[in-house]
Amino acid sequence: MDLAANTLLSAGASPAMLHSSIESPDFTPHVHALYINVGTLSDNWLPAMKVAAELASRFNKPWILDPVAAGASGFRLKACLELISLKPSVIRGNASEIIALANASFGSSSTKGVDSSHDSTDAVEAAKSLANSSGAVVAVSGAVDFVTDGNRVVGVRNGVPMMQKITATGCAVTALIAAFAAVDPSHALEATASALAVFGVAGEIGMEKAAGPASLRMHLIDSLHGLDLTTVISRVKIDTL
Ligand SMILES: Nc1ncnc2c1ncn2[C@@H]1O[C@H](COP(=O)(O)OP(=O)(O)O)[C@@H](O)[C@H]1O
Ligand SMILES: Cc1ncsc1CCOP(=O)(O)O
Ligand SMILES: [Mg+2]
Repeated sequence: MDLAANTLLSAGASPAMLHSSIESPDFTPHVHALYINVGTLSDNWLPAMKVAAELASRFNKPWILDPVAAGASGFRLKACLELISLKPSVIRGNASEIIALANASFGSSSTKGVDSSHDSTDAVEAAKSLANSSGAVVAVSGAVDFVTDGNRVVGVRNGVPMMQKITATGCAVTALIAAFAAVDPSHALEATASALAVFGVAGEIGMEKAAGPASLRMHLIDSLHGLDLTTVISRVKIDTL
């Protein structure tokens, strides 16, 4: 939650983190996008997530899902599939998460928890399948980030490997996707690819000053805050595949 909120503030967005289904009806109608992250899922948080997702849909707000560790337990997989039935605009996960969702299976020997045990290229077909079955834009992060609506596939080649060594960089980039989707909800695929590229560029520039994961975390946020249009345009690597 810390890294996600600071990423959003650095990018010019205005995050608010909440868990209560009691306040969701007051809050959700006023947001520009809703982000649901199941990272530290508990049984009493899930109903509030569903209430918020239903409210977002009712008020035509884009809502974005990060299915953290979807394949690690039956509880998480079922929760994610139930949330996906509430029609997110975008789902962003790592390769293992997207494969687990597309196959609706958990506990395979290649799933170890919140970190991926697959390369993103292994999950492109799973992402297309999940996009087609859910109606969401699906992004798989990794060395190359892939984004698909089930038909088009876009590859984003920004970022540095050290980003995997900071917990919640995936959670943070999904938050940034929500902010970009808020700006133009009718172009969710473009918003998702742009957010992944911009976050990757911030990681690349941050890495020029970082000595390891802890300082990269700091420099990534600083770089995101300092990005200008010229730098972004000269550095983003987005290709249609
Ligand atoms: N090998 C890599 N090279 C460049 N960027 C990477 C690499 N691995 C992950 N990233 C970037 O790190 C961020 C988090 O992705 P990832 O580690 O796949 O998510 P998660 O934390 O959910 O497992 C994304 O912005 C992604 O592009
Ligand atoms: C370590 C951990 N445990 C539950 S959520 C979480 C963070 C996961 O973040 P990310 O998916 O961005 O690595
Ligand atoms: Mg993750």
